[in-house]
Amino acid sequence: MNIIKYLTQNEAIVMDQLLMGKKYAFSTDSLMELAGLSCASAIQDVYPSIQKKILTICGPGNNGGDGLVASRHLVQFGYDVNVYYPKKTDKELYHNLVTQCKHEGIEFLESMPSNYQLDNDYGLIIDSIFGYSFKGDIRAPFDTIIKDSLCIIKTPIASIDMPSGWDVENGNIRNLFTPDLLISLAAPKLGSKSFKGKHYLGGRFLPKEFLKETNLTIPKYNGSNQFVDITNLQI
Ligand SMILES: NC(=O)C1=CN([C@@H]2O[C@H](COP(=O)(O)OP(=O)(O)OC[C@H]3O[C@@H](n4cnc5c(N)ncnc54)[C@H](O)[C@@H]3O)[C@@H](O)[C@H]2O)[C@@H](O)CC1
Ligand SMILES: [K+]
Repeated sequence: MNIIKYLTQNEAIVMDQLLMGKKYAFSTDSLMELAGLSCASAIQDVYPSIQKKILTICGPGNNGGDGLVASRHLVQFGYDVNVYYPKKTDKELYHNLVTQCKHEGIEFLESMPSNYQLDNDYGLIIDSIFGYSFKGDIRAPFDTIIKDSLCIIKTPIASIDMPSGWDVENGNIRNLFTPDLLISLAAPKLGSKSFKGKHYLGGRFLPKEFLKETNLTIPKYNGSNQFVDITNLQI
């Protein structure tokens, strides 16, 4: 039985709006905190010891915010994390996340490291560039980051919610990189159906009534885990 429901782009957007509306009353900050914590926990589960640094590449939206939160938690878990955040969003939430990261000692890079540096100085790249709202051709500066770096390097990549640049519903139609690990949030998106690598689900925050109302089925999380491995659950 396929117990996983894959979301269209519109379903993902509508579900988020419902969660943050009057009825379910979540805030972006609280969902992002849980999403980011689940990503850090999943990464810790898959890569329990990384000798080199981690680089988180953040995009301008909430996917980038998840990356900032995950970075902060990963430092708490003992990892050494750098962040590259080329298009910073001028909103209080993002200013606060950057401040929080800086107080963890996270270094914010001024420019994208070379591919040589990515392969030699970093043990993992976290791709938090685009999530479910990505559409159209990839615009600068993320086009070169994705095509000239992420598609070339050998260092493993962990993507948050969607591999950046993949079509949210049709997958890797641009023939871009395939991450080593994908952490889908709340529920996987249709475009991840063709992904064959390690696939975790995070974002353990959907209320029971919400699942009933939306007819959404998600796998069972064990104990207090913030993630569930869904690699072998997909059809
Ligand atoms: N309920 C959930 O599932 C939650 C989702 N969250 C995260 O929020 C994400 C969605 O966030 P957003 O709606 O802010 O959107 P995204 O973070 O997916 O991306 C939107 C940003 O990317 C830009 N963009 C879109 N297409 C582009 C292109 N072709 N070239 C260049 N830039 C482009 C947009 O202008 C916008 O600034 C999810 O994927 C997930 O990571 C969490 O933060 C909270 C809870
Ligand atoms: K991503």
